[in-house]
Amino acid sequence: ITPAASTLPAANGPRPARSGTARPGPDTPPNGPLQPGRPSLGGGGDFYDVAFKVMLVGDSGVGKTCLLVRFKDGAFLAGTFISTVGIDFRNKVLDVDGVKVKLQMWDTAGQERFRSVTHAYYRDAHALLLLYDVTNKASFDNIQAWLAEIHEYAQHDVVLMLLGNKVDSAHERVVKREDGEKLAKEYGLPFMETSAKTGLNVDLAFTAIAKELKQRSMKTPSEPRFRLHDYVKREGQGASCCRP
Ligand SMILES: Nc1nc2c(ncn2[C@@H]2O[C@H](COP(=O)(O)OP(=O)(O)OP(=O)(O)O)[C@@H](O)[C@H]2O)c(=O)[nH]1
Ligand SMILES: [Mg+2]
Repeated sequence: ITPAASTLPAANGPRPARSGTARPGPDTPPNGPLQPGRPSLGGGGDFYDVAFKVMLVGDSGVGKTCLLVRFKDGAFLAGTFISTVGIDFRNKVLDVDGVKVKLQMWDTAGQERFRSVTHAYYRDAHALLLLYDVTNKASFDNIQAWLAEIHEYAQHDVVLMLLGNKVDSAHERVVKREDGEKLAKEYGLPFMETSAKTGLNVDLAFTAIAKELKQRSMKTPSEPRFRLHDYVKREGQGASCCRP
């Protein structure tokens, strides 16, 4: 596991690897010029062609940190809930159709008292995963407030996906899949249900984001346009079956 950065990067922690290029302005593509990959200097295992910043947001306790750890390390953090302080980060390099895509994943604190810290990071995010917990109605009801916040602080063309997490907890479920689908449709968002515990749709969520960002940035006319909505609809697994 990457040493947990429970420091506040706002103060002294690492910032995403921006290569001295300006922030997206009126005449740069929104969401930024491509960040060049790191030269292959051996070791480190951190080579990539393009890098993007993905931020996880949503109420405290919905499972943002667990989703990230599941994706990064393939493990589930069971046991005591350790609420994130400020903001935390993890990197992972994915191979997307032969292109090394580095995702810099920023894990925000859901707690209200850290809101001003996380606000500062929205602007740099290329993609946002907005989570609620299917066993917690309040976290679902708060999605609209999160969307308002995203609207206020994030780039207007940020890639956004809604995730209903903890679908392994079938008995405690209080938010129906259809409710999530309806909300997502209302706001035009791609949507999936996930479980950080079983891993359901976790890799898919991040891969879909990586594919979308890679496609947006590389503009290879020969490739058919990647459609995020269709992709997650087609590839997403249902939570209904099998696992206890
Ligand atoms: N059953 C189940 N429990 C989960 C799942 N994901 C997270 N949890 C549990 O939910 C609690 C909160 O998870 P975290 O990932 O720490 O929540 P968070 O969204 O990061 O919370 P903050 O850091 O406070 O914003 C922990 O006790 C986890 O074990 C899941 O998919 N299924
Ligand atoms: Mg957390």
